[in-house]
Amino acid sequence: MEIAIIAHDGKKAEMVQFLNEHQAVFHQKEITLISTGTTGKKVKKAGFDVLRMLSGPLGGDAQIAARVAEGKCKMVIFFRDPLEKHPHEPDVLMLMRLCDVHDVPLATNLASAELFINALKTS
Ligand SMILES: O=C(CO)COP(=O)(O)O
Repeated sequence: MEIAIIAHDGKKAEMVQFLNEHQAVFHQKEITLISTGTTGKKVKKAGFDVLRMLSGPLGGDAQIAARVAEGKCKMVIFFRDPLEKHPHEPDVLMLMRLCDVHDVPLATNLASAELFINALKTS
């Protein structure tokens, strides 16, 4: 199962902590992680295999959106920072819209990410 992990800059530390707390789930071999560029660097540094796309502002969210549309990416965990402005907000909106179009689970904060992971543990 391909899962996208994305974090805005203000949320990257929270994202790494989340990954570390759920290592057992994310190290399962049936789970493939994909990330936007800078998030992916942090994911890798934390010890996880990850397929890195471009950085978010350069099109990484759009690349992940395309994988959602193609049916490759089956879950998106996006630690969004609602208190910052992002030049690529249209790409972010496209990603979220395509998750809704294709009925792909999308978590946009830590509480919902935790619920998703708990659901993965029981499935
Ligand atoms: O901007 C992002 C998501 O919209 C994240 O991009 P980076 O992982 O490259 O920082």
